[in-house]
Amino acid sequence: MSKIQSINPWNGKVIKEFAPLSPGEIETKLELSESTFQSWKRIPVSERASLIKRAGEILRKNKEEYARLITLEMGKIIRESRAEVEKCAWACDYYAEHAEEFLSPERIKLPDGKKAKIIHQPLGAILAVMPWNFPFWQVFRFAAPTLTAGNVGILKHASNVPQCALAIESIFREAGFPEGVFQSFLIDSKATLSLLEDDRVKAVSLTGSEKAGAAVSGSAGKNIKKSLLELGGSDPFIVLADADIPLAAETAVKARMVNFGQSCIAAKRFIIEESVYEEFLKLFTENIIQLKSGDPMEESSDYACMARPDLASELYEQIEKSVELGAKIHLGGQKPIKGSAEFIPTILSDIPEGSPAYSEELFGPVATFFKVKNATEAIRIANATEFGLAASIWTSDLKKGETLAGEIESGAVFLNAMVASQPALPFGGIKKSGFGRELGRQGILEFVNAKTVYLG
Ligand SMILES: O=CCCCC(=O)O
Repeated sequence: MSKIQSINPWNGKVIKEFAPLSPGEIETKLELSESTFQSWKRIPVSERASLIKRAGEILRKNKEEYARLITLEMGKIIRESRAEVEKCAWACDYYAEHAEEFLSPERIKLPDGKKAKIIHQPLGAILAVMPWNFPFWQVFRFAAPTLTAGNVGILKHASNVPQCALAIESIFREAGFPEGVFQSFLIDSKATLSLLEDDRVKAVSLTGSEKAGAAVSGSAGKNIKKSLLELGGSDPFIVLADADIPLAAETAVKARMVNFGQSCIAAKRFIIEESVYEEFLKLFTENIIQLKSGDPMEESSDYACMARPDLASELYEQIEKSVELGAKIHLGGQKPIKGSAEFIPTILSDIPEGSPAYSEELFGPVATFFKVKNATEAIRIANATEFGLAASIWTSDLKKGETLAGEIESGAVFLNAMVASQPALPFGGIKKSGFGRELGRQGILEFVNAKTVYLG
């Protein structure tokens, strides 16, 4: 089996290589998972909450070390990596504080005067298949609620971030979690699918592509196991004529350029009412041009590179095909150098229906612009996608904003703000963006058995 490589995308250098786990090693780890669960599920929630709190403290203590690792393995700028580690600690604090309340029994009074309650019990080993774009955050978003609920976690991380995977495992160990509560499995996708055939694995949470989601959820379904899918997005950013245009344009650039555009909830399609289209596009363009590119470890860099050269090539192909079909390049549009992960931020307009820029997710720094006559047309274009993750609407009329929010087909809508996840807000999509919710109370209840106990 080929080695799992940790490669610095900024300079293409191989940093480390790891041998994937052998079948025997996988078996040993699964056994540990199973035996640990039997004791872990009996630990009081308050004790599990103290351990997750401790994990948050370790994240903060070693923030710089973890941030450098993130930047080294997937190329995001160091400031963003630090923010990512802090956000993980925030999620740990949040569940440390709220897990007991969220998991406490729900009492039900029946119409005949009898009583029942719903108790929330952990399921066992939950497989987490996680992506490289937020190599710490995606894992903690899963692990903080799931482990605190009394499950044990098995992480199959993206193969380009093995050092992050191992660092996360060591955080749980250092925090005092019993050995086996959280394990990183360095394995390929074939071995991942086999895990779902194993009775000791009870459910799966996947964040990643539609293709990976369909394969994993298909296998989970075949084995009658629950899956939670958090897939792609092509989030609209709608700006109506009555919005604060300079603020919307400034925020729009942040929303598109976050993580160098490699985020499911990055704003991807800018749908602008015609009377403010030119003004908005001009400000957006000026704000993008001002950003400074450079080494991701440099404090002064605003962006660096994509996570892998093949991702840069794929993104360029989407632009190329869209332009062939009639899309116009307003900014950027250059072909990346072969073998390089660097990419020039690009703005496309006049996007024809049927082109990749119209219907596919553009997972990188490419903004697509749509001019619309009014809010009704804005909603039509916003919903003209297979995805349904989130959306941002800008208007000074909040009542109108709320009404429009109800019309958007997505898991979340943010008014006069960019879409951003936070521990207290349920996170997830509809349509081809997936199903299930992470974070908030919903997030911790995804992987529990809500058991009805009739009390009479
Ligand atoms: O690709 C998905 C990114 C989610 C980022 C977040 O939760 O903020």
